[in-house]
Amino acid sequence: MSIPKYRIPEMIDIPDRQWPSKSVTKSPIWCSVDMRDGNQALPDPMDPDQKLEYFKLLCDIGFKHIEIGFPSASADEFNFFRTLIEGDLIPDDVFIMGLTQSRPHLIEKTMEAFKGCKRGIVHAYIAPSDLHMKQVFGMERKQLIETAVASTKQIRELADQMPESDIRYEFSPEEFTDTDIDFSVEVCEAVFETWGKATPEKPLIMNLPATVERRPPNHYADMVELFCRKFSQRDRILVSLHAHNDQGMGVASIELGLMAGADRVEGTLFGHGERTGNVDLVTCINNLYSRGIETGIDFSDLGHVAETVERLTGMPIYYRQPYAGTYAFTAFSGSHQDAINKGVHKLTEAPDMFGMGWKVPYMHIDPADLGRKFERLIRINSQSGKGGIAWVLEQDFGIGIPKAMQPELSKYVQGYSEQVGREISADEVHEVFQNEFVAPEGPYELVGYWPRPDDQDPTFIHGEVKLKINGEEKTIQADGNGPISAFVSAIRQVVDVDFTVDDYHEQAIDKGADAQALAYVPLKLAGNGVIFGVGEDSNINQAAVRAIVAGLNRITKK
Ligand SMILES: CC(=O)SCCNC(=O)CCNC(=O)[C@H](O)C(C)(C)COP(=O)(O)OP(=O)(O)OC[C@H]1O[C@@H](n2cnc3c(N)ncnc32)[C@H](O)[C@@H]1OP(=O)(O)O
Ligand SMILES: CC(C)C(=O)C(=O)O
Repeated sequence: MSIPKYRIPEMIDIPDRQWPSKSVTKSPIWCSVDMRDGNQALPDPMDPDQKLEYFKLLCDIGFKHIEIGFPSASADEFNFFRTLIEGDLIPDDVFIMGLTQSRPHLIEKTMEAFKGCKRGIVHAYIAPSDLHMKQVFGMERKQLIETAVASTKQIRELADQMPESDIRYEFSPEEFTDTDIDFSVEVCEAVFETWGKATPEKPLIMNLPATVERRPPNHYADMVELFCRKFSQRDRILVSLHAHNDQGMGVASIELGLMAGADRVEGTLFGHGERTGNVDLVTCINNLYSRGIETGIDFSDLGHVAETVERLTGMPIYYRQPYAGTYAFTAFSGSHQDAINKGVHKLTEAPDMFGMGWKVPYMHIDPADLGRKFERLIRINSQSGKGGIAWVLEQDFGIGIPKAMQPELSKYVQGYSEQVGREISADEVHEVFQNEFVAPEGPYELVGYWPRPDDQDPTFIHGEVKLKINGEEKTIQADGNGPISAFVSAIRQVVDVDFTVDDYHEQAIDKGADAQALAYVPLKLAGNGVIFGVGEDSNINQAAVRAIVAGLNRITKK
């Protein structure tokens, strides 16, 4: 009979499954396995100094369970335990954890590594799957149980000789998701009974690994729920999840596994680990954070965490990695930029929407909570729109372009972006703004403008303008009801453009005595159309007249 190479995994027999109607409402215990599962899968594993820095980072951001290595694997691994313990480098509330195969000489060495620690978790594993038993161990079920029990007994006896230390036990039926569930429970019950001293206060950790992601996440959840139901002393164990990411569903597996009743999650920052990696804890933790759950882990400076992990592992974080990727909070496309810009400005409107304070289109979490800056939210390329361009100028330069001017500016910025054929920086956007609107080339150059209030009526202005036209200086006088109207009347005597100035926007772009004023002046042309000019000065009237000259130069250019 021919059997297919691949097939749909068999459903788990749990017709009355409860987990789909549950939600995760509190944080699990987070356990970092970066320095073991993550490290064992690095092309260049970390050296002891790098591991020490990594350990400090994990402690600083709040991890309390940290697997720091596989002490029987090498002298470096063993010595790292000794360095931390003898150097008193472990915070009192942190459990260090070390992994061992269920083999006597490795356990012996492992227990030696823990000597003198305040709090430790000895983690033993063996795979009770038929696959492993047949292909790797050459064992029958009975023998496997005997091995797991013997290892547990050995660890128990050695732990009893260390009364000064709070030694806990973690057992992993490796390949849990490929193992007959009843057999997993049987092995775990035997281990539990042998350990003998688990209490609700000092529970034994039963870690249920999806060592290889062969099943969809709902199967994992089914198996976790079944395990929790079937295990005889549920209140004396912590049910722990350990997902890998072979099918890219590690985070989903964890979320569904938590719904199914797990208490603890093992994973790594940014998902380092064998093959496609362990589950990414940064994503799992921030997902819960984004739903208002207190996680106990501080990612308020995620940039620092990311930089440290990249440096120590030698592996870059993907641009689109959730939360930490360079582009995780970047919108390139115009409509997204526009909506984010508006959403952030209207955060306090409609406070009842979703019943929560943060509701911005295209952004499910406030980047500031992760130490990421608004200035970097919107990047400009040829797909960008006016909203995004306005946002960049506002965030990076405090320049608030009036809405009516945005389409015209956007046209120039897009033109520039197309011309250079790449994403352009905020500085370049500013440069386009300056070159096009503030200081465009043209025949007119303002030498000076002196508006003098009338002796009798100070609202009435006598203006004198010195203007160079194609390098030739002219002096013109005119009166008006205000400084701008006097200036316009003067200019009209020498400029061959029929224009009026309706209203204009002013903006102080800095606080304090040296405040710079910006004036955005629309010149309405007799032949229809509006051309904006922008002027900069410490005095608002001078800024406005500069804007008019800039506008006239732009008209001449067209
Ligand atoms: C899913 C995981 O990530 S598990 C963690 C994997 N991490 C590592 O392996 C990194 C550290 N490991 C090492 O440095 C080495 O493998 C050591 C030091 C632990 C052991 O080294 P060695 O004994 O020389 O080699 P190796 O690991 O290949 O041993 C394989 C033997 O252990 C047995 N074995 C493998 N896993 C287990 C286990 N969990 N419990 C009991 N025996 C096991 C195998 O069946 C095999 O037995 P055999 O020699 O009778 O065929
Ligand atoms: C040892 C166990 C927990 C493991 O790393 C795995 O199954 O992936």
